[in-house]
Amino acid sequence: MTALNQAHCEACRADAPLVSDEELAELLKQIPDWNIETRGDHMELEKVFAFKNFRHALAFTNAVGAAAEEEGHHPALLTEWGKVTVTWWSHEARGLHRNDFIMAARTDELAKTAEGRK
Ligand SMILES: C[C@H](O)[C@H](O)[C@H]1CNC2=NC(N)=NC(=O)C2=N1
Repeated sequence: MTALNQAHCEACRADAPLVSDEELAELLKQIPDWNIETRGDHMELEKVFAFKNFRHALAFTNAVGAAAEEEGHHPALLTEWGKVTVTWWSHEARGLHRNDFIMAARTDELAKTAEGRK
């Protein structure tokens, strides 16, 4: 199986398989410091990235957005002065799919080179 940060998303489908409990435990080990948030009937992956100011936060937001467009899989992004909250979940499948872990790993890769991290 391809490492998460080298993998690419598959097309989002309503009948796409959500990760099993066992897969969830394994996948979470590969994306340290991401939190599982249960919202309504589904789980989401969420992590807050800290920056020195709004300009750097916005630049990171745009980098994550560009990766999402590339992969056709999109996050919720809350951009504030000094921080960006990134949330991944699969809307059509209504839960956590391997795509979400791929994009969380990709988000971490982008954060490594992002300017102005705190
Ligand atoms: C038509 C389009 O590809 C789909 O609506 C995609 C867009 N991006 C998406 N992103 C996420 N996170 N979940 C989806 O189900 C999803 N579906």
